[in-house]
Amino acid sequence: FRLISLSRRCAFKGDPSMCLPPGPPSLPLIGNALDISAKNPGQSFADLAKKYGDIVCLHIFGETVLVINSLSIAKDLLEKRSRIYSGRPQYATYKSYGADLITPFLDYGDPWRLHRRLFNQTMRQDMIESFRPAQKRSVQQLLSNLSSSPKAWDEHAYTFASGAILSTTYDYNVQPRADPLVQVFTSTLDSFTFLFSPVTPIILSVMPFLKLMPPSLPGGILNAKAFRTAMQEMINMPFNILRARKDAGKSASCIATTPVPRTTMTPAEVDFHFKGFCTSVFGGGAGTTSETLRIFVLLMVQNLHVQVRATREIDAVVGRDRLPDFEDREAMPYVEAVAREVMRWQPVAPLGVPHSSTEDDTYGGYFIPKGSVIIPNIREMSHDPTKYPRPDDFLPERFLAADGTLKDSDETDLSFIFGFGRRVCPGRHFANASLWIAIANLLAVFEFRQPKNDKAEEVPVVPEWTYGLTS
Ligand code: HEM
Repeated sequence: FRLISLSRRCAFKGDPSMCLPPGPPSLPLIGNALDISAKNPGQSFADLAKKYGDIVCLHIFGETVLVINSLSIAKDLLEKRSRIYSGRPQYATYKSYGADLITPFLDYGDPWRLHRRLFNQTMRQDMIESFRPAQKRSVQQLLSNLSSSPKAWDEHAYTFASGAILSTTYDYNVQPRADPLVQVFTSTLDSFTFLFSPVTPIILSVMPFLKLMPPSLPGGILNAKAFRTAMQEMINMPFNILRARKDAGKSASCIATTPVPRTTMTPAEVDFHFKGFCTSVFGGGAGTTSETLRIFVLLMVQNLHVQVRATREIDAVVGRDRLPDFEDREAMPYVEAVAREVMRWQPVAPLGVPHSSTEDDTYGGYFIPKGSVIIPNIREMSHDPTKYPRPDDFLPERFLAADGTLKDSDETDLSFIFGFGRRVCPGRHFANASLWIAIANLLAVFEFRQPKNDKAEEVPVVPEWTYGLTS
């Protein structure tokens, strides 16, 4: 019945003029599934945006999916009407893959409120200074790792991001290379971003047999039992390490020892969700931060002139006898502009995390049914040519005024990269600080160049993107 009623695009209660937003025609049962490329959904969404405009309505296996391509519409719905747009689509997949305790997947309700209170207690903007020692230690490790083995730069980026977060969350110091905890987290999170991309859970909920794919076969990444086991290890291993330290009489001061605020939930539920919260700090933060750093390296390799200008600014402010520190940030607008342009040029979560609507609504003459999945197309918003002329070019100076100071205007507000309304990323202040300190230090110490072939000629780097929850 739901499929039939949704296929009638103009059917809002008694008012036949109220239609769903525009979108491509859909096929019976599978709807628009074939309109989305599994390899590159971001490109499909961009093509649909060009054809259908700021809101595109799709039907994917019975779900109404609205892709929002305009920042102002995303703000109207997800921020101004956040009371009814702060849910998350609930797929059976989350429980069967053991991810029903992870903050981004929780629906709008008490467990999610507990997670957000814990985030507010531990990661508010005014607490961010307390994380600086861990972030600085991780940067020193990054610089030293890169000097000793530059070819493993992407592994070092991940170790940096994990190190800052594991130290803050579990008071755990990562080893420079092949850290056992980092390895467990890395292998699980690689599958995680694919399994929980905006589209995969919809496909898995209509084809649940895919969860049984034998792990050794192609598609084995979908095996739910294997993934659940990996999740359990990722959730419990840091707590076991903490407990062992406590048993040995060593104290720890970190997010995982934070007192839990009062709640009506049972102790078992609180324990379950507290572990989920801690895992979400790592899960939300490590991949996003390290992947943004990898995008930074790509852009530096392709834009040597940007490195030269940034280094000149760092030398002028910091000199050559010490490394950049957080206190130098305001005095280096160009480095700030580079960091912002990296995040704009390729937002690491290009489709955000889908929201869902909890009531029927109307917007701009369109009907938005309760339970719609709302995908904010952040990549499209960050490439809006009216705000960012020549959007595909890497131009840090777009964030600078004629006198070289940072512009402070609507155009330069990049907060949407971190999502919207009540579900906005709670790790954004932490991420922003980690990325800045890493970028400033990398620019101060290294020059990034294209690799050379046997004839010592530079070989142009051609990026290939992965597509999942992050890219
Ligand atoms: C460059 C770095 C990062 C980017 C671009 C980013 C982006 C995002 C986006 C787009 C969302 C979805 C917001 C929405 O639903 O509207 C999100 C959610 C989330 N992020 Fe981040 N994030 C980053 C770093 C971090 C860090 C460092 C942490 C943890 C320390 C973190 C933890 C989370 C969590 C827990 C959520 C789910 C919030 C909820 O559902 O209520 N993120 N992030």
